[in-house]
Parts: sequence; structure tokens; C-alpha cells
Amino acid sequence: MRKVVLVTGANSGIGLALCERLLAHDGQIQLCLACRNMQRAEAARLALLASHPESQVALLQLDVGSVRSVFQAAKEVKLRYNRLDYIYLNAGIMPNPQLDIKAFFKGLFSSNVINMFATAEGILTQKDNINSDGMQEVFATNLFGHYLLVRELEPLLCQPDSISQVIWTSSSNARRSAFSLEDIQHQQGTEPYSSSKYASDLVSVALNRRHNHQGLYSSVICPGLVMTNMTYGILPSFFWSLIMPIMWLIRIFTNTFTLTPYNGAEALFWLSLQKPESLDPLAKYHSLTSGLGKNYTQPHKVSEETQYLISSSLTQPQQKRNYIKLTPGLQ
Ligand SMILES: NC(=O)C1=CN([C@@H]2O[C@H](COP(=O)(O)OP(=O)(O)OC[C@H]3O[C@@H](n4cnc5c(N)ncnc54)[C@H](OP(=O)(O)O)[C@@H]3O)[C@@H](O)[C@H]2O)C=CC1
Ligand SMILES: CC(C)=CCC[C@@H](C)[C@H]1CC[C@H]2C3=C(CC[C@]12C)[C@@]1(C)CCC(=O)[C@@H](C)[C@@H]1CC3
Repeated sequence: MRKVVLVTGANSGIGLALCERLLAHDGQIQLCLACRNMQRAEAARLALLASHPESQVALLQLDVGSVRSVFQAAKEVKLRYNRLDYIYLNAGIMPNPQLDIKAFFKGLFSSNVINMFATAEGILTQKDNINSDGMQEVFATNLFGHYLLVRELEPLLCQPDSISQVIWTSSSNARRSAFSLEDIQHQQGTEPYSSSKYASDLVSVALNRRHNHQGLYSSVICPGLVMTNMTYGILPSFFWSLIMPIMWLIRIFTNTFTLTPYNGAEALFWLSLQKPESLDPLAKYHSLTSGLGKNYTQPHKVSEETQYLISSSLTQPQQKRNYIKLTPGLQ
């Protein structure tokens, strides 16, 4: 049977590289590129068909940052397919990133330097926007739209006698200290990206608790530092050109500098080959590239603090928590 695979944010970067790798491995899959911009989506489809002319690549209009669009897209998916084997929740944004140069140089000469290059801890902030649904844009795009999509597609993902995988592109930038249950949209802080990725790690655990018995398994990955539209937005382009040789040099010492979208997609691709029952629901799977350019995937257990948060908060009755302050339009 032809597996059905849906990928959000499939028209560029890690998402597009993943599609290329999935088709190279199995040209029989039914691949659905879920993108907000249909011109960019069509360009991606043509690029994929150029290297895999026999493959089945469909397009789906989806803006994960819009509740209306998510409902429409989910409706369309339910009309088109009667099963969904893999759903890659990969679309993501990091608007108005600000690099703290002083903190960066301080970190460069500290014992924390490796961690700083792997996670950007303490050196990166963002300025979030409010979207047309009245929600924080980063939360809505990176987390909430994807969560809604999974909820809407439950009937396809939880088919009797079949297994499905939900795979989130999270980040090692996800940090407990950036996330608060009292402010899950991160209205108050300056690290909405980190907060949204941490929240996706938590939601993935919750999905496993809720749906494993129905054959739905959820996992999170970190692609490492990959040069894509998102990362190019952090520094001016001339600066990236200047430091690129240094980046390749750093890569010899740290396996988290995967740098190319192909390498970054390693853990996403690797997960598609695993028996989901054998995966650790409390692990984040990292794409890593050795100094000699060898790609591999490694699980990293979530911190004890996170495990505590999961067991203390996710087990409480949902209605006790006012997780999302819905806007009047959404209520
Ligand atoms: N690059 C890196 O170092 C890392 C990236 N990640 C994560 O990887 C994922 C992919 O990012 P990456 O490939 O790097 O960056 P890109 O900017 O290349 O890809 C992001 C993709 O998400 C899409 N997207 C953004 N907003 C929406 C939306 N509202 N609805 C639908 N699609 C949307 C973009 O579409 P469009 O072209 O229309 O903008 C694009 O296809 C993200 O979740 C990111 O957080 C995690 C860790 C490290
Ligand atoms: C290499 C040199 C000399 C300078 C680059 C400094 C920063 C721009 C760079 C260092 C660590 C990077 C990093 C990310 C972005 C670029 C850095 C801050 C991410 C935050 C990108 C998105 C993610 O999700 C993280 C996994 C990355 C973590 C490391």
C-alpha cells in the first residue's frame, strides 16, 4: 500500500530536503506538500518531480498560522485521503531575530561555548507579532496551528489496525526557562521561538499519552544548525558570507553544525524508518554531522525538570487550566 506523507513548510529548507530524501528512499509514497504560498509550493513540486519523475507529489494550501486555513486544509485532506501514515510538522518562523553581540563574545570565551553554538542560549531574542486571529504569531505558527491540524486529522491518524507518526521539527533552542504555563503564547517575554519549541516538546509527550493506544506516535527532533531562509534572516547576508568559512571550521569540533538542509533532515528521515513503538517518547532526536561529514541521529532525554513538568501538569484535568486565551472570534 502506498504510504501517505504530509509535510508542512515543504517548499524550502529542511522540509524540502526531507521530501527529496523520502522520495529517494521510496518513490511509491503519496507525498503532500502543505504550504502557504502556492507559487513556492509549485516550484518545490517541480524540483522534486525533476529528480523523481514517476513520483506522486500533491499540493495543499495551508497557512498554519491561520485557524481558518488549518480547518479548511484538514477538511481537504479528509476528502483526498483515507489514511495518513506520516505527518511532519515542520513549518516554522523566527521573526525579527536579534543577536546579542556582547553576550555572544562573552560566551565565546567561556566554558559554555559549545552549548552556546548548539543552542544559542542567552544570545538570541525575537520580536513577535500579533496575527489576524489575534494570537502571538510564533505560538500560532510553530505550535497551535500544527496542534489543531493533528486534532482535526485524528480520524485519519488513528485508523484501526494501522500505525501513524506525527513528527515535530523542534529545536535545541527550546528551553524550560523560556516557557510558562501562565503565558503559553509568550506575550510577555522575548524568546517566543524557544517557548514555542519547548511547548511542542510537551505537546508531543501529551499526544503520546493520549493516542499511543490508537496507534498514533509522536516524536520531536532537532535538525542542528542549518543554513536556511530562517537562519539567513539572523545576520546580514554579507556577514554570513564572511563567517561561512568559520562555520565550516567550527563544524569539525561540534556535531550540531549540520549546516545543509540534507544533513538537517537526517533525524526526520531516520524516524520514518523506525518502528514507532520502539521510540522513546521522552527523547528529542538530534540530527548530527561528524567532522568527517557523516550523518547520524542521536536521542537526548528531556531534562528532569521537564519530566517533572510533564508529570505534574499534563496529568491535571484540562479544564482546570486556562491554556489559551481565545480571541472573541475564536470562542
Ligand atoms: N535552520 C535551523 O538551523 C533550524 C530550524 N529548525 C526548524 O526547522 C523548521 C524548518 O525551518 P527551516 O527549513 O530552517 O527554514 P525555512 O524558512 O527554509 O523553512 C520554513 C518553512 O516553513 C514555512 N512556513 C512558515 N510559516 C508558515 C505558515 N504560516 N504556514 C505554512 N508554512 C509556513 C515556510 O514557507 P514560506 O516559504 O512560505 O515562508 C518554509 O517553507 C522550522 O520549524 C524551524 O524552526 C529547528 C532548528 C534549527
Ligand atoms: C559562527 C559564528 C562565528 C557566528 C554565528 C553566531 C550566531 C549567528 C549563531 C551561533 C549559534 C547559532 C544557532 C542558531 C542561529 C544562529 C546562531 C545563533 C539557532 C538558534 C537557529 C535555530 C535553531 O532552532 C537552533 C537549533 C540554532 C542554535 C544555534
